[in-house]
Amino acid sequence: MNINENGTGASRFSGKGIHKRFGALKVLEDVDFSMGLGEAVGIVGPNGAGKTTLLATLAGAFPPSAGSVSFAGRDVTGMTAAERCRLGLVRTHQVPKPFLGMTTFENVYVAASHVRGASREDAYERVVDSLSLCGMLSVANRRAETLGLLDRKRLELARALATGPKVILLDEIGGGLTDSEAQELVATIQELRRRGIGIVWIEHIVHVLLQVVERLVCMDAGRIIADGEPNAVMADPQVVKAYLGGGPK
Ligand SMILES: Nc1ncnc2c1ncn2[C@@H]1O[C@H](COP(=O)(O)OP(=O)(O)OP(=O)(O)O)[C@@H](O)[C@H]1O
Repeated sequence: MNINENGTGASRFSGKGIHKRFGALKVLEDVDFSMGLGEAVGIVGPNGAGKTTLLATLAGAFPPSAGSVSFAGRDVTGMTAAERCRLGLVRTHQVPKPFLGMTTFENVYVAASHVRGASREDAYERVVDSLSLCGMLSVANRRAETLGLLDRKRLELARALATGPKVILLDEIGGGLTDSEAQELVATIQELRRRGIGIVWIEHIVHVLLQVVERLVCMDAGRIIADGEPNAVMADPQVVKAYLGGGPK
């Protein structure tokens, strides 16, 4: 199912007919996903539904068993995650993966230097902008291993931002945070949106997610079971049954 076909291929990010198997385990079955590059889309669904696997497949962490991925008018199915990143498609991880032994600044600088053709000055400016936007200038010289969970999550975001993305894929970036910490991240992600960066965000904290996204996709058992306006998706009887654990009243 693909309900969002507006716009040309050059301004869209799509996965078509995506299947993913791990050995005998079928994790994704014929998933179609499509969004405009500046759109903000949330992904929800029960544990094990295949959300992270979809994100990882779209980002190029591993190839799909079948299907194709296109980004900004190019077929990227055969490209690595690093190649996709250079085109403007970048992912953050559910469990932050900073380079330990390096400072916050150095971690973000590595990401900024990844941009093809970027001079040292460009990279430096990008790091400062990313750290500033993510509220991390005051911890720029701290080693990554000394950061608390909120700062590690911010660092994931700052590293992604420093690559100059068109679309950022966020995997449960709010997980484990207090409500007020999650609100700080929401403010940052809203600023990314104002800059025209597209967002795909997997998140279990739905009220946080709904402050940012204009469209919601619900997955269950490797398939998309609902896709559309967030409140309509949350009220969909299939979503209520699969995700919220209730039956229709
Ligand atoms: N590399 C892998 N090898 C084998 N099985 C995997 C692998 N990655 C994921 N799976 C399995 O695929 C299924 C879907 O996992 P996935 O992490 O994509 O779900 P999810 O919807 O993101 O769940 P959660 O909300 O708990 O993070 C699970 O049964 C998981 O055990």
